[in-house]
Amino acid sequence: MANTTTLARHLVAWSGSTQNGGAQNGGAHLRADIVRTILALADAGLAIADLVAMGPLAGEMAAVRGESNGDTQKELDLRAHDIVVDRLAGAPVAVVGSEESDAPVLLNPAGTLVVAIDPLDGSSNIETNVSVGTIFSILGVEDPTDPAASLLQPGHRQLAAGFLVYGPQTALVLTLGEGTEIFFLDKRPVEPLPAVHGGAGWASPAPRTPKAEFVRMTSPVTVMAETKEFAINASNQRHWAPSIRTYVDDCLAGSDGPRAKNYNMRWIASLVADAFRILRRGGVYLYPTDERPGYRSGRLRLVYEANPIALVIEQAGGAATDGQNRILDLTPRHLHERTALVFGSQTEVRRVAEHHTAPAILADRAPLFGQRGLLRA
Ligand SMILES: O=P(O)(O)OC[C@H]1O[C@](O)(COP(=O)(O)O)[C@@H](O)[C@@H]1O
Ligand SMILES: [Mg+2]
Ligand SMILES: [Mg+2]
Repeated sequence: MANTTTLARHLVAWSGSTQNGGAQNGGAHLRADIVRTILALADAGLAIADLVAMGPLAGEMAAVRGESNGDTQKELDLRAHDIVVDRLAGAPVAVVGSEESDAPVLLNPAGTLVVAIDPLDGSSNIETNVSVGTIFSILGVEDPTDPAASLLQPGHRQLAAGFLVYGPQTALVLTLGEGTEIFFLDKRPVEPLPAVHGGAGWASPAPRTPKAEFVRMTSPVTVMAETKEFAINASNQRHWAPSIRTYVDDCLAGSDGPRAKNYNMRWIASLVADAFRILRRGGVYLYPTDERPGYRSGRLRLVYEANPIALVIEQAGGAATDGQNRILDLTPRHLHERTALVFGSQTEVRRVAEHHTAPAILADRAPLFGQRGLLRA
């Protein structure tokens, strides 16, 4: 198949390439460090995928173990965090900023990179056999005397970003700033098993040790500009700002409403799975701010959720905002900062922003909504 290659081969080719279109991925040494870091993250992903695939056989992975930064921590969150830190300790990484650790984890003082990570995204789904994943962002160390500060660079300075999905297919979505690629985990035996046909029927040959490598089967991914599919947790409707309510109302009105087309809705409650679907067939994802205590700045984390997803989506031709502003232009104030997040097909992301900025749309639907409707607290 055209364009088929392994992750390792793809990365080696990229690191040796002279035409390097990715803005900040300058020197050969830095690119080699990025390659080693991505391979370490892929290795961590293999171990986490195995744990996820075992379900309850791996132990009580959904058991609540504590709380970190306002979110519940489950056993699998902590195990995934430990696996990631363990694998990155062997990579040129100075600091890891993880959802599961209040403070950045210091690794290699001479490391040229920092990694921001959500080790296990979609924790609420662990016991339900729904896809979960790992989201990562790779940035350069700006000041070696304070590498943790480099985690707070705006998202457009990411050198690479991506996420793993542990689902029916285990997949790695990756951008090096030159488009977005999807790699699937290949665990087929190294050599094809010969079919042995005996007189009494099919005889099974002895199993071979499976390989485990990520393989790209497709060309770079493109997010369709137009879509008829939106994703939002509708149970929060009464807490939304008017701009979000009117946007969703318009979608729900279908061909009878101002959008003049029927929409479908999907909500997996697993950012990685929703993002993967949008990469494959378009759509728009919304997690706005809302009026609930703890959600006035949104739910998702800017540094290790919104930024890497935004880079992946933009590099695939889509858009990502906090409802109004480009995610990648926001400067994080702290590691665990939350943000509203709207991403996916260009037309819909733009439309959400119009609902926020065009009072005429609101006035048209419900005069009482007036000028409210801020997406970002
Ligand atoms: O349960 P809610 O409010 O719908 O939120 C779902 C969202 O929260 C998240 O689970 C947050 O990620 P974590 O599981 O890493 O905390 C997203 O994956 C998902 O999109
Ligand atoms: Mg998450
Ligand atoms: Mg998480």
